[in-house]
Amino acid sequence: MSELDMQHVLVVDDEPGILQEVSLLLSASDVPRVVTLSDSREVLPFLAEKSVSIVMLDWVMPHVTGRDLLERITSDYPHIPVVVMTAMGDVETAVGCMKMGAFDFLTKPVDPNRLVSSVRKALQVSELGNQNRILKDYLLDDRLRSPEAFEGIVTRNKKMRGIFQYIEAIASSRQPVLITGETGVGKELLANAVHRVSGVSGPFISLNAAGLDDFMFSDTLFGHKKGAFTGADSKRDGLITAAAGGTLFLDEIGDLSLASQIKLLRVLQEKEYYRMGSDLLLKSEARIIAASNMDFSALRKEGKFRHDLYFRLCAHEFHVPPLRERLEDLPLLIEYFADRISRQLGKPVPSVSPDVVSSLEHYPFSGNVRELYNMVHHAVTCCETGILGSSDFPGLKPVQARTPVVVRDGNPLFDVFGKFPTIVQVEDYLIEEAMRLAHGNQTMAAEMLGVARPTLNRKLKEK
Ligand SMILES: Nc1ncnc2c1ncn2[C@@H]1O[C@H](COP(=O)(O)OP(=O)(O)OP(=O)(O)O)[C@@H](O)[C@H]1O
Repeated sequence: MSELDMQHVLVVDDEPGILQEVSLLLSASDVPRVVTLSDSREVLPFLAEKSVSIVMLDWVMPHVTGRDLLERITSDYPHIPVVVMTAMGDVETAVGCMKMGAFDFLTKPVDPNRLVSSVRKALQVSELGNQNRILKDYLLDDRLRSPEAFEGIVTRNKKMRGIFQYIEAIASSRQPVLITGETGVGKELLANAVHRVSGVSGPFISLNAAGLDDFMFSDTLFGHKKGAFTGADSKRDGLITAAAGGTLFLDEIGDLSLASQIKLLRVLQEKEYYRMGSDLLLKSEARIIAASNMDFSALRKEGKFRHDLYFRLCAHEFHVPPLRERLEDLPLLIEYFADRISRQLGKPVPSVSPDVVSSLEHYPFSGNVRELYNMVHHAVTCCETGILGSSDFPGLKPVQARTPVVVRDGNPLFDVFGKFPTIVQVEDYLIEEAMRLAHGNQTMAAEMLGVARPTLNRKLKEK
């Protein structure tokens, strides 16, 4: 179970009757892991030991008062929202609590609806705050916790590294993820990384919504009951059943019909669905990742995509940059694909002539990495000389390489950079490697690089 999922809702009151009432009410409203404490002296040790998402605090208590605890919590645990409960319904106490940093103020006897809605809001704020903190930590130290989840995604681009870190930051959340970007940029590959990082036990199931009418979409996603329609000779489970406990990846979501959008919205809101022809309500626990190469603000303005569905889907969202905006990835990808393809074809791995890279740098790549893969596949298949040159890439206008044509010739620099690197590229690489080997410890990395720590720190910020 993830770190965020393990967080407790702590209710503190010296009256056992109130503790029981609040605890029952919250449990009945699906608020998980409610812990109660009747002795206010145990609150700070509990906070020091356990992970707490929100605290519900009685104001008037023996030993340590609600006021004292509120002061300590807002100063030592500013990320934990505190909801104060008190019988003194006076305006002054309420204003005082809020000024001291309380998240909300409830008067006793507490109205059940008001209590549950306050706790839900506080939980949302707490989860957002948690994710922001995790994200900030990641952005500050540029380390990956699960590098193995990103194996097979070749990149040296800063924005792509940022996406890796974002994916790790949202790993513990079960909220939907929306991935946008042009066709072939690697959205499905990254969706798979989200799945792997999240460590869920179920499978990664992919459904491409392009060209599916509402009937086909519903049948594929939800399945059908025997006899639901002509030809439905037996019951069939949909992909949502197959994705139980795992991830459901919905590709080309921008193509979804309005009727299908309503059904998907229900799955996201209620986590419930019906098989076609059946009135048996089924539950879905699959995490949903959606992807599209369309512009959602345009689709929404034109009335082709529901606002409510969009807002449900984009609880977490990232945009994958097109290949032409991360040209530093070109040589690495060409080498990676050339290597993979030549092994598949049983051919010796060719070198890549720098003029190929220079020419490809001017190519528009409307099909992005997928298009590059196809071009390299063709080139490797046709190549007879052991060196991939511009002539192996039909349709590519040769651009004279600014660097002299250097054949790989066992030079290790080519293994790393795919071409003769610039000074900036070597520096970036050295810094990245030092940080990786030093496990993100800047002092150690600076020592390895032979520079002062502030110099390394400045360079990391400039990157
Ligand atoms: N950074 C990368 N490293 C290695 N392979 C990549 C990378 N990005 C994409 N690919 C490969 O390019 C192909 C296209 O990637 P993918 O299917 O993930 O793109 P997509 O954005 O989901 O495309 P579409 O919008 O058409 O569904 C796949 O074969 C994938 O393995």
